[in-house]
Amino acid sequence: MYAIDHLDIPPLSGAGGTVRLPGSKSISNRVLLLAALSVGQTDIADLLDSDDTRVMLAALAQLGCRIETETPGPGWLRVHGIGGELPVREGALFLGNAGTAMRPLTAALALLASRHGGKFELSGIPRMHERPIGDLVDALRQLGCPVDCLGQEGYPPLRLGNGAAQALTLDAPIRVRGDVSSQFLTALLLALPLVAQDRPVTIEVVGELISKPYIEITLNLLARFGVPVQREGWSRFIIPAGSRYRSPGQIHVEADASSASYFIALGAIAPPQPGHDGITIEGVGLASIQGDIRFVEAARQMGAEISGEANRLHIRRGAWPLRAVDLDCNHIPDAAMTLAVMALYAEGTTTLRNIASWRVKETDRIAAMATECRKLGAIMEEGDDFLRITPPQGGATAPDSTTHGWQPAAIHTYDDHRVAMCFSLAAFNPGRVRVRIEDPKCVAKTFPDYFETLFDVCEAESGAIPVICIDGPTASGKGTLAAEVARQLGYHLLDSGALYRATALAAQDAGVSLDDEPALARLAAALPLAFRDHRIFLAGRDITDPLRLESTGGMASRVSQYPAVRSALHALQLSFRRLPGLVADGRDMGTVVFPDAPLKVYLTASVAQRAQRRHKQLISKGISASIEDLLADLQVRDARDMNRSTAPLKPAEDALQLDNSELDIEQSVRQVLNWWQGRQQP
Ligand SMILES: Nc1ncnc2c1ncn2[C@@H]1O[C@H](COP(=O)(O)OP(=O)(O)O)[C@@H](O)[C@H]1O
Ligand SMILES: Nc1ccn([C@@H]2O[C@H](COP(=O)(O)OP(=O)(O)O)[C@@H](O)[C@H]2O)c(=O)n1
Repeated sequence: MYAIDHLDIPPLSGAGGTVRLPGSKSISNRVLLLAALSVGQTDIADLLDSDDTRVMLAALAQLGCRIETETPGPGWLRVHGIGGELPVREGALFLGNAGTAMRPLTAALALLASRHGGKFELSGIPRMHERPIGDLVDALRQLGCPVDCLGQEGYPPLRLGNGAAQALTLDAPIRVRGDVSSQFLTALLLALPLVAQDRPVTIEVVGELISKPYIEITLNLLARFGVPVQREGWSRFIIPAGSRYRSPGQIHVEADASSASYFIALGAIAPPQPGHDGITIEGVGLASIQGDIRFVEAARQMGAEISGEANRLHIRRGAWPLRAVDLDCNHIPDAAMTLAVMALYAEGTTTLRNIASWRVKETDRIAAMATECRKLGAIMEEGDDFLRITPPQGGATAPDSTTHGWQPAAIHTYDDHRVAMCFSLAAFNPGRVRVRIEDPKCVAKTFPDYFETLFDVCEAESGAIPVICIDGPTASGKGTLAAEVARQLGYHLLDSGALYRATALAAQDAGVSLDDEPALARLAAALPLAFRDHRIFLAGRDITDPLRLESTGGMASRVSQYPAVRSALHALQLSFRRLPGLVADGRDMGTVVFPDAPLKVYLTASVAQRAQRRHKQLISKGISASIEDLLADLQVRDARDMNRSTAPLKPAEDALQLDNSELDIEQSVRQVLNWWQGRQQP
């Protein structure tokens, strides 16, 4: 996950390959609640691991439900159901911004508290307290459940129950509005089987029900857990008498169809790559029970070529530019946001209709999409329940100087995962302008590794992937600075010295002399290196610690003099230049390996400072060393690095020099990040 302030996505040029997506949020949280309310234990596979499911898991654990992770195996979770009982009678549950936890838990706990005598307080982050829940509260009050709104009437935080058991009014149909959010109906459908033992319970929907596909998911899962609800059209639902949740034993969560929308759109937008035949999505397909799978039809209408099987989809670019559409999106409320970004690549104006529910989601999504698309240069018109998108001038075609209307933009994401995910697709803009995604970690709500998954299948021209080079003499702090700058930008890291060190260790292992240039070069050209969990392996052996030894550094310094070794490691170093960017530290990053890097820093510190730093570093690792020896060794290495014939250590002509003798680490990092900021497009 990119836990950074903003992520700059360079212009993307193509995409191809296979992605596996995380489990569906809607299915995950429903399955968790049903498993918790059931009799018996349920083993759940492929549950989504995200903010929303973590909120639900924590709440269920707080209510006394036992949950075992990685059981019965990796990727599984075992929930021991409380079987409609209430082992914990009181509690305050914090539910963050998870609507899929707030609504169903409100209904279930209101009923359980009334039945058994309990009292619960449910709250969330400030945005959650602005998301209406009054229609559900009204329905629960009709039933005789004590429900208090602790802030504004009709909004969380809520108090459910008053500690005493209540008689519930179950004979009359329970009326609930269906035209604001289908989550209220889902909440009642999930909760009412808990009190439908003696008689059937009827729910009547007032108003035209929106987001029907989500109700289909609910009904489908209720049936899996032993409660077959009968429905009359979309206005009456009857929960049979004698209902009791029973665990199905095992259940698989299918991949999230809303998350799939970004990769379907990717396949439709991105130029194909040699060696790849479009984008393949695993884990969700044409047999999905999720309503958002119908995004496939909308994407086809816009021009995508999509084929698929039960559990897999395959997408290729078809019509280009995409075709503008005029669509009622009520059946795909979440995925339809992705259409708004696809519309930026269409010929003509696209209208997305019947999307009023966007206004009460994680943020006011109609306003958010309009504001952010405008930043990119699109002409936007918004109404209470529609959005109209006219692409930036020049649209999907390569720009010429007169028709290029795309603007570089910093996309504000409103703590809304879907805004962040769908705007990443704007990075294919033909204007090749930069797209900055602010607060990219908000994707954690449903897809923590979204950007990593995206970058895995996307291509950019090598020159478009930014590299920051940090070269300088030994112990000047290059490694430390490079690692922190990379972390803060979300970039990859190349510690090129480690490759020379690994070559030296490989030579030692193979008994190759450090004077044998051809043999060393052969070793360097085929280094069996692997990087896993911040550790480095050479032919399967963990060399992370031996790599850092001073003696290894000394050997590396000798090995690195040989032109044949340097050229053998060249291609490997270039392969680190991957999306979204790279910070590379070494001696010749700016002069030889990445001469086109947009920022080169030459880092120095006085030799006395460097010797002292190295001394401190070694002592802190429990390795004894004398400053005098280190100083002498450092000077020998500096001389060897600076005077060798190939790629000698020297500042690149366009390098910025940073002497950090008097700067601490944080100040050095800030200086480099400021320089980087200054190199960005406006
Ligand atoms: N600006 C700085 N001020 C003080 N100490 C630093 C600074 N930069 C790095 N160090 C410390 O100096 C030591 C050597 O840094 P390192 O990054 O390993 O250098 P290099 O990669 O250039 O050999 C480390 O212990 C590091 O914490
Ligand atoms: N790009 C690079 C990186 C390292 N090297 C050599 O490899 C050795 C080990 O690199 P390093 O960066 O890990 O070493 P220190 O700076 O920590 O001593 C250095 O002494 C350099 O001689 C190089 O020649 N070119």
